[in-house]
Amino acid sequence: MECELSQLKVGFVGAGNMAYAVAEGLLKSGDISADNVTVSAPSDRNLPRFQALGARVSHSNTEVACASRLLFIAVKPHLVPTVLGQISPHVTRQHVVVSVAAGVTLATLEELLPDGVGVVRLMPNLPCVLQEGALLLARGSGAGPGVESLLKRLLAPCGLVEAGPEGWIDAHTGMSGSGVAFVYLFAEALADGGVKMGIPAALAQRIAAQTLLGAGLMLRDCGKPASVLRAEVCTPGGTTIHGLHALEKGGVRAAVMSAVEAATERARELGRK
Ligand SMILES: NC(=O)c1ccc[n+]([C@@H]2O[C@H](COP(=O)([O-])OP(=O)(O)OC[C@H]3O[C@@H](n4cnc5c(N)ncnc54)[C@H](OP(=O)(O)O)[C@@H]3O)[C@@H](O)[C@H]2O)c1
Ligand code: PRO
Repeated sequence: MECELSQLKVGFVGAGNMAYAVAEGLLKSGDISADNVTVSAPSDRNLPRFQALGARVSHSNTEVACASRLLFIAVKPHLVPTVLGQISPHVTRQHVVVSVAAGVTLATLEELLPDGVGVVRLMPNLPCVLQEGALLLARGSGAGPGVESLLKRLLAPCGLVEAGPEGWIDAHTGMSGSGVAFVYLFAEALADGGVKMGIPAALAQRIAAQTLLGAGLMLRDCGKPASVLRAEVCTPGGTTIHGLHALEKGGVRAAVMSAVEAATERARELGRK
């Protein structure tokens, strides 16, 4: 990956939500030029929005592999072997291949690509589309610390970008990739609670969204752990502790932990397929 960043050719195989979120972030970094980005997908369904970013589009995965040095694989996990089979003859040690596919291991990626190619697993989440994602990456033996620094720099506009050992990636998938949906379920339930208590549904949904946003921003920006913030909301003998008691009786804490565990296990299972 030895070239001026403004010259770096970036490819995306797969043009769905994750590819778009990552591509938009890369371009916001200001380091990558849109006309150096190429994207492939079998249909035209998702391609116009990449063209609107200034990227080139194609129906050929091999064309994207040949045209790029930093290559993102953003197809569903079961399609990874197929697309790597197609592009592998065109991938060289000058490429870095970054997969966002849930569960697909570094060992599998390395096995399906030529020897010595640098591979990285990257697990983003949906809020990357609003530059508020939580991304974790793990690199294979062919990708050095320079690749990690480069990706952290290029992906910074997508949100929080951290690196760790591969063993954390499936857990991050469960906790944060899938965790976003757990939070949406909580938001639905919070709004339903408001409706049950007489607030109109549309207003209850707006209040639930703002409640989650405010709580999330405080968690991120106030430097206090969740347990401390929670205690600050609880007036002794007041409303909140009564509500929390109902949640604890309902087993919410254990249910959330089990949800992360189940999603993590599913990521591991996808990786074994
Ligand atoms: N969604 C999330 O929250 C999330 C979070 C973290 C990681 N991920 C991972 O990100 C990956 C992509 O997920 P997504 O949500 O972005 O999926 P998606 O929106 O369904 O997009 C999948 C893309 O793959 C394309 N595709 C299908 N077959 C292909 C082929 N043979 N060659 C090239 N492209 C092909 C599709 O083409 P068309 O446009 O023609 O349909 C589509 O553009 C998955 O592996 C998932 O595990 C997702
Ligand atoms: N969405 C993908 C899935 O549900 C991966 C994490 C978020 O498999």
